[in-house]
Amino acid sequence: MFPSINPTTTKSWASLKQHAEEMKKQHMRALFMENRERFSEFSLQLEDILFDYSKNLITEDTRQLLLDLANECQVAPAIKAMFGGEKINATENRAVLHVALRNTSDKPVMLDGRDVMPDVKAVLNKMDHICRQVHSGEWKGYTGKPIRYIVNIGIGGSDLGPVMVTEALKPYWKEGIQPHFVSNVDGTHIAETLKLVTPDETLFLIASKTFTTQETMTNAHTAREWFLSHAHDEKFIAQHFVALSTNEKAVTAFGIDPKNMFEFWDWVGGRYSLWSAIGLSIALTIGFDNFAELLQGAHIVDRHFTETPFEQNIPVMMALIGLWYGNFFDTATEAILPYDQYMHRFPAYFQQGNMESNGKSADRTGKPVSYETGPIVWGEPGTNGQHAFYQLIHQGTKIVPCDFIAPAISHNPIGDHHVKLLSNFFAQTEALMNGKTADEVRAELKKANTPEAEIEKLVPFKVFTGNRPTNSFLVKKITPHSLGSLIALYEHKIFVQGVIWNIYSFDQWGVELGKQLASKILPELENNEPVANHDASTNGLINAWKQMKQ
Ligand SMILES: O=P(O)(O)OC[C@H]1O[C@](O)(CO)[C@@H](O)[C@@H]1O
Repeated sequence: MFPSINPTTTKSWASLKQHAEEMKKQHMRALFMENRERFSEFSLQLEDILFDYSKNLITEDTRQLLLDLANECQVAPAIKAMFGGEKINATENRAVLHVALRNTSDKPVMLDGRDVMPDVKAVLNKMDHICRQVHSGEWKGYTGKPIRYIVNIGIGGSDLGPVMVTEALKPYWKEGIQPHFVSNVDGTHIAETLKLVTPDETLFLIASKTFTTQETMTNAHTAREWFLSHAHDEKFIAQHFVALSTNEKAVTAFGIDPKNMFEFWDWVGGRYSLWSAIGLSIALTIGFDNFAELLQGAHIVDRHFTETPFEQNIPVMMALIGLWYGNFFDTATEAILPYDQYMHRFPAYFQQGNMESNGKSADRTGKPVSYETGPIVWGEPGTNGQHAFYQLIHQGTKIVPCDFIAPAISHNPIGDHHVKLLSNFFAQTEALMNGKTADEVRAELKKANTPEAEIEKLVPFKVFTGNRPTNSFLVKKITPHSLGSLIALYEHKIFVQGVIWNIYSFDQWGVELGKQLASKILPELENNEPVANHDASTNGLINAWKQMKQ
């Protein structure tokens, strides 16, 4: 196991702290003017993905110090430990091997002295087989019709990945297949979904690593009852329900034949599981060959991550840039802004990826950390975000480091839509970096014949300080392959940051307390007796609800 190191005790941390004070006096505008080679010096390319991080408040010295930090915090041994199947998820005593799920090489991946690849390949073959059966019409519903609707019932990592990827890859959808996703325990979600499907043409995928999650099991039981109210015979369940899980006992107890279970393993974290059987809704929607391309794209990044020196390693540089602002500039949030409508769930996906992984305040020795850890991650697709929250990003008091992502080629080359979209993509990062000085504002107002007396009044409101950091990802086209790569880049960024922050990125104990209390409160809601055993606010709310619902 790689050692536990408090990053603030390293030499590089102290130097970075000092260096940050110097850098706060700098402006990126000047850095670009001083160094004509800045773009080529601070950008990296991997296959069809160009990563430009030159519009950050960094110099060569910053990069060097950040790389020193990665080395002092033992990032290289940590990467080795993850890929080597060590139990780096120590609070759950589990290995972290989602990288094995997309290991398209012929190299073994060892866990406890055993190669996991034969099991991984067996499940992939089973997924391939069901995809071919469904797409050819060989898999039939109980009235003999082929499957038209896929309904994935899952939540968190058993939902967000499949939703994000199927949406991002809509141009690759198989003709005649319509996916739906039900996650929320709010009855509205399943009710509205069931209105869109027919029982004899629907395949329900019950996606749950544990097969105990309240939301998923409640929705799964409702789907089962709805199905049986039409099919009237339990023997038809086998044609319409499959399970994606690690828990065979619970799957069998639910009434799903284990032969209809697509297995994965406890070494696959929920929010890293779209590469596993949890990806079956993706494979059924875009076809297994495209799913295999998604895996391949991710595998290329795994190789890049493990084989490339840190200064040319995209996920390592993404991690270091993020940490630079979070730890040395006190920024609290990061925005992910895809200029691609199909990628509209990408920010939400990595909101879970980041916040469930690195939203931690105990270090790996159990002590409270004395420094900031994971950022708040949010975002919306451009250009919608521009008309909603970019005002604050440009002129607010908070610095929000942003990732801009855009495809060079659109799947929908209609008229001049794409050049208009891209003109915004390029303009925003330029504006955020350069800003607009008071003199530029004055000159602009003068040119627009603004009366002299008005000009000085308006100047303070029209000034943009600029110097606001962005990364740009320009991707040739959003394909299964390039999307697989992009996702893996962000996954490894989270990993590197977790190592430097010396926290456990692969558990999620923070979601437990709310679950525990909800199960205590649930029986209290099943009668009309007033409650008095909580704090005054919770008692008051529950009792008010009991009155209101009558
Ligand atoms: O797949 P499961 O076991 O139903 O869990 C769903 C989600 O619940 C969590 O455990 C907590 O939100 C996530 O990590 C996970 O993705």
